[in-house]
Amino acid sequence: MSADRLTHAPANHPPVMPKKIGVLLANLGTPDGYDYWSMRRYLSEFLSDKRVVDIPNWKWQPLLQLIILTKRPFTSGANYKLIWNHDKGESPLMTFTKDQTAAIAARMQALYGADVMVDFCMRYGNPSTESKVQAMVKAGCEKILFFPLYPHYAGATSATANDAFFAALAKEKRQPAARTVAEYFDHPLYIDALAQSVERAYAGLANRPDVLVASYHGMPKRYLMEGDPYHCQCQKTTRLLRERLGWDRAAIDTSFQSVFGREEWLKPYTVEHVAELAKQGKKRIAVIAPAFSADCIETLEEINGEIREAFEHAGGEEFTYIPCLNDDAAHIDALTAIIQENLQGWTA
Ligand SMILES: C=CC1=C(C)c2cc3[nH]c(cc4nc(cc5[nH]c(cc1n2)c(C)c5CCC(=O)O)C(CCC(=O)O)=C4C)c(C)c3C=C
Ligand SMILES: [Fe+2]
Ligand SMILES: [Fe+2]
Repeated sequence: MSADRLTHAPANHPPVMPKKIGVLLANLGTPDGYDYWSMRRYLSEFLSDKRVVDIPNWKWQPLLQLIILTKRPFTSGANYKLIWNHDKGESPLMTFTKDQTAAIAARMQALYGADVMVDFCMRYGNPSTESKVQAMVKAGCEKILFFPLYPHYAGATSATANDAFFAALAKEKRQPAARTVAEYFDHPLYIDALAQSVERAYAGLANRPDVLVASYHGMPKRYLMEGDPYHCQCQKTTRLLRERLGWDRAAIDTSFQSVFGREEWLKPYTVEHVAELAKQGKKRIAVIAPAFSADCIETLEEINGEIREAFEHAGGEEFTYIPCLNDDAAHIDALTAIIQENLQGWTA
């Protein structure tokens, strides 16, 4: 019998666990390895999600399975290899998500003791959302707060994470009460954590950058026209960050990265924008990536690799990448406050 199991139930009764609240953090997901098959499995699951690529299956699947997934696992795998956490045998997104989970679990333990358990899951790959919902229910969670770790709402991120959560709940005989945490891009503590990370990075530089580029993950422009608020929330994040820093408009701007496919995506494209800045004589720039709660392939390889190279190639001289908030204390403060706000009425 499990040590946590309550002992007053009769011997022939199914296990009765002490009542708990689960806080389930969720991020995008990442491949289990950078070899061809791990990459292919991950990319296939990710790019088959209709919230991410909304092309009808009859048109998209042949292209995806027969063309894209014969090449991209090699190129993306080589990029993952460059940034892989070889000590731990996992991708940086996995390491940072584990660190965030441990830091938030410690805060929750201090606030609520054993009544609240904290864990994380991924939308694609492992650990799956379903496996973690199952584990929480088994551990006695009668309420689950599901927290997609994306500051901005996007159908391709927050909504699909929630879809997976609801699908997992649909399989539970004893379904817990459930809440999801909304986007938090305008939460003062999140903006403050971003601002502190900029101030810290700038304090360590001999020369002040000419511009700070806030580079957000992109999406097809069509998604914006169809009503996805992501673009507007990104623009507002840049404004709130600028206001908190007390800077004028010229000191910070917004661009979008990671274009995929032939369709037009949100513009300006970061890779072109930084080259343009260099050509305009802005020789020193810093880049921050506010849409990512943790460093990942898109920041460590794309921004700090490809985008840096594009800037330098166009004549730029000093490129500073400001890391994601990861498990910074100010970030954990912000996430903890958001969780507490969303637990209201559930906790004493
Ligand atoms: C194909 C369309 C894609 C859309 C739309 C999209 C939106 C989107 N993604 C993130 C956050 C992350 N994306 C990451 C990787 C990644 N994204 C796409 C494609 C789309 N993303 C691909 C194909 C990949 C895989 C990497 C590659 O092959 O280039 C990651 C990193 C995962 C990691 O393991 O490090 C994150 C995080 C947001 C916020 C977003 C929407 C607005
Ligand atoms: Fe992405
Ligand atoms: Fe990318």
